[in-house]
Amino acid sequence: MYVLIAAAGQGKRMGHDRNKLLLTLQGQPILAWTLARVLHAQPKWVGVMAQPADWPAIQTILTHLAPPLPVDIIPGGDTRQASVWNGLQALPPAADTVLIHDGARCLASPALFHRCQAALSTAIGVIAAIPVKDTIKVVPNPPVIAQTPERAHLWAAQTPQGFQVTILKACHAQALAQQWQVTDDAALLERCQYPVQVVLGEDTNLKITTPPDLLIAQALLNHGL
Ligand SMILES: Nc1ccn([C@@H]2O[C@H](COP(=O)(O)OP(=O)(O)OP(=O)(O)O)[C@@H](O)[C@H]2O)c(=O)n1
Ligand SMILES: C[C@](O)(CO)[C@H](O)COP(=O)(O)O
Repeated sequence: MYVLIAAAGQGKRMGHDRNKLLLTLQGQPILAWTLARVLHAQPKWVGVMAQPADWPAIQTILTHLAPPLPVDIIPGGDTRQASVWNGLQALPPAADTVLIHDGARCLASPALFHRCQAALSTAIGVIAAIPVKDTIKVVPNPPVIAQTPERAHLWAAQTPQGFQVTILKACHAQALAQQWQVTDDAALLERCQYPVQVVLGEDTNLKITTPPDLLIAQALLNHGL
């Protein structure tokens, strides 16, 4: 298992003046929680895409975690997509598949990483995802609702997202050439007409994005989840 952790964001929606992944839950940085979950899955290698300003803090986290395997810090990009591109260039040549994970998803279980990795034995691309609970509205020109998709067909994408490396690299290269901008890696394979499958994710696998998410994550940790 080879894992790339996207940790190079600015956390604008969190409203802080620094990377939200350095905010703490139960006294530990969010990224430390994420790394602990990833390391529990016993990968062969981990890459962390991060902005240079955060490298010293991330190195401190790694020193405390003392991982029994190589963890490389990789320069992040201006977008999540660019950060993943940078991470792909740093992958060990032995990596035929890769799991891409948001550093902001610090509660994903090690079992979920294993489920996604196992699914890659028969799939080109997989994503953790859960059926949506709310009715979703399409509102291209607020406030008027244009469409209500069939809820039974809708799944909320999470991470890990796993891929065959050669295909993911080719799709990212096409995205650069075509100036595609996407919010998850699966969308690149979809645009390139490759099949991507869902793997049942976890209700607790939230992406810490806005301040209330910190309270939810804290409560889940307090309950041992
Ligand atoms: N240039 C970027 C932007 C985001 N990410 C990472 O991608 C994950 C999902 O992104 P998001 O939750 O949007 O984080 P931010 O971009 O930091 O949040 P915001 O959009 O509120 O600034 C996060 O772990 C974030 O660190 C990244 O590696 N490189
Ligand atoms: C990859 C992702 O977590 C799937 O839901 C999501 O698209 C990331 O979006 P963000 O705006 O970069 O947080």
